[in-house]
Amino acid sequence: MDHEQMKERQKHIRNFSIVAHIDHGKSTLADRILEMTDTIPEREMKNQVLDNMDLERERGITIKLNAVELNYQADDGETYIFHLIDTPGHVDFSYEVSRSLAACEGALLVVDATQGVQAQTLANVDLAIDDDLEIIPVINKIDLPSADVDRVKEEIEEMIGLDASDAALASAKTGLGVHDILEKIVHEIPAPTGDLDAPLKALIFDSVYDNYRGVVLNVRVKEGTIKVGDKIQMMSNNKQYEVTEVGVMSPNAVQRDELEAGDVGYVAASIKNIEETRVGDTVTSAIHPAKEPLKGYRKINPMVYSGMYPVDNAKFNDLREALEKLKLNDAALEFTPETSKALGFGFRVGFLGLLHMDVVQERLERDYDLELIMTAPSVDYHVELTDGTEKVIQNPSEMPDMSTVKEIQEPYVKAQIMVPNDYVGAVMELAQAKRGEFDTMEYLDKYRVNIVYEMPLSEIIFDFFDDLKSRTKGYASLDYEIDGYRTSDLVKMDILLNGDPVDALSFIVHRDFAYQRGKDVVNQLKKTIPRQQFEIPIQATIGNKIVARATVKAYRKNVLAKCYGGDITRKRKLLEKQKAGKKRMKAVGSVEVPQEAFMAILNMNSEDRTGK
Ligand SMILES: Nc1nc2c(ncn2[C@@H]2O[C@H](COP(=O)(O)OP(=O)(O)OP(=O)(O)O)[C@@H](O)[C@H]2O)c(=O)[nH]1
Repeated sequence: MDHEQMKERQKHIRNFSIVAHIDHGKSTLADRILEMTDTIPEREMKNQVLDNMDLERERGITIKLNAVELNYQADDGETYIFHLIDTPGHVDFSYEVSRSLAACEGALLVVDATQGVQAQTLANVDLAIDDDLEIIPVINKIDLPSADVDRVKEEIEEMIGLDASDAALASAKTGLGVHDILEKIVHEIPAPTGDLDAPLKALIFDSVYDNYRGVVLNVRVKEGTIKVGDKIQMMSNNKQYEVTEVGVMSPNAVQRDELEAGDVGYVAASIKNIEETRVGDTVTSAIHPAKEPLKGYRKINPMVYSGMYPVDNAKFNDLREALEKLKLNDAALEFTPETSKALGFGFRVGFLGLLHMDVVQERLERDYDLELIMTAPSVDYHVELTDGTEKVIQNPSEMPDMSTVKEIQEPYVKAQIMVPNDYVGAVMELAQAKRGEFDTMEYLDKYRVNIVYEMPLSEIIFDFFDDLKSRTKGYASLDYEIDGYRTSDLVKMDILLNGDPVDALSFIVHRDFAYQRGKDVVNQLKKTIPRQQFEIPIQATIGNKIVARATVKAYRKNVLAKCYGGDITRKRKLLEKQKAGKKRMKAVGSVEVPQEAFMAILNMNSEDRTGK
């Protein structure tokens, strides 16, 4: 392609993302767009192509970002090249949203016509506004009888400050209004403007590991061009490689000769060492390097930590390798080796939230065939000792002896809860039970309020969101951001099995809730630890003081005795069940402890914990 053709092509590129609150129809709209641009023939259309991890499809949530190139023949007769970059909608993943947005010039803001603007609509659109993207409001699900377009327009104008008079009205489900959206993308989102002749600058916004090609980078080329054979260099560490392949996803990988300023695509360069590439880094030419890197991303810090141990200790290195590979396209994942007296060698792994933790665990088990024991999640605590030293504690068992502790600070969040008027009481009651301090309340319109609470992060990460949903019949939406550390009256609770403290079961709790929580955990452990040949006392202690106790009685009968010897299928089933259960057992001293026991603190129902 000559220079003029390249310039002409650049004018026809449109890079955009779709941002939305979870379930407002982002993936469905993406599917419809792929279908209507013939990127995927209808008969091959599997629902939600962009959600290409099985896990995502099963859970119906978008986690990873994906970029797809499609061609759109517009009403003006010209063909446009669209790069659609998917973004996740769940509160745990807003960081990934900002990564996708950095590769775009515009965004579709999808709002469900029956639900209106929700907490993550605001959070995500704010990111898009910060990045100066052109935003096209789309009011979706207008096919539903309860759609209230006028109200949603009003909310978009009042709560977001965008002109919604000309918003696209659509049903991603039926395809109604989608053509209008495609035309708006052409006319309202600006073409990229990067200089084609400047030294290469490409932003890495994602990467995956491929056994044959090594690390495959997903990039947005901002300036210059990149083609097979080029010598490239990472700007953060000056590591150099030779490009072996470039291409785009459409939606499967399609090789190209070249990617140029404005393009979104992938680059492979036989990069074997995973640690040498970093999402947010700038790729440049090794021959004519750019002077300055692109603005990267702000560093994201994990908020929740959990111990991760292979059931089979020999798999420690496999776990390390798997975590390294996952980290490639999951910049928020952090891990450091740790040892537990009870569980052996493993890692302390940092996550954005519980959903993130779940997803990582499932991917490790499914894609890497690892069996893991995870310990209960915890936040990080800032501890000041009486001698003036300061420590950050991510693992409750490492909390120093209380007699040496001057004060403990825990992370707090500002939680924004949007809810219909009728549920204000229910929300306040719940927030208060979780140590929330009321901050403000504001009426959004006739129907809904926005309530802001300051709360300890440790109370939010457990099951606040689920509790909130169930108390508000699913109507509440939640967003939160870290709001510093505060001193709290916290204590460390240890759990003893058969008289021995089990480090992996220790947790930190507010003093006022300690007795109740100790009792609940002990009862939960009693339910989850199976009977064994001997009696197992379970105790919860603070310092030397026992605050709760229970006992798992010894076996009375052999399980097989129940089978009357005759029914062979039943017997086999029982044995299989036992075997499956065993897989996730870990011998802690002389006691066999199942995976659920380590999560006991999460599995108690909320009534236990709110003290009702
Ligand atoms: N009636 C109707 N239902 C829709 C429409 N668009 C999406 N849905 C349904 O709404 C639900 C959520 O849609 P998704 O596309 O999965 O939502 P999402 O925003 O991608 O959600 P995440 O990927 O989890 O962030 C699905 O059950 C869709 O079938 C629409 O226009 N009309």
